[in-house]
Amino acid sequence: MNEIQRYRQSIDSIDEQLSSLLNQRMVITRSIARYKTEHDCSVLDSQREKEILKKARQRCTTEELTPYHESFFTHVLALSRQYQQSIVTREHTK
Ligand SMILES: O=C(O)C(=O)C[C@]1(C(=O)O)C=C[C@@H](O)C=C1
Repeated sequence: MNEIQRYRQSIDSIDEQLSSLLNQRMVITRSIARYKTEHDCSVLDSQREKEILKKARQRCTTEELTPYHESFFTHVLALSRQYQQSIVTREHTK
């Protein structure tokens, strides 16, 4: 195996972990969406999202990676909201 193949093997392994973690996160997101439907809460919680992004920035040890880290979690939150909205809409049309 040459150098780039080894790097790509590492990336494949990390992507596998990211997929598994995303699955786990979305399962929890689904539970929160159901809770929010039952309690008539809005999907967006800006305060909570600010906290999540602050924690993400603090966890980032390499300063040059901070904007990427922040962008990654901004995208995760947008997908989470999108998924929650689809669940809330589905629950309301039942
Ligand atoms: O904590 C919540 O209230 C959630 O709905 C979860 C979550 C998230 O994915 O972390 C999603 C949407 C909200 O705007 C804030 C956070």
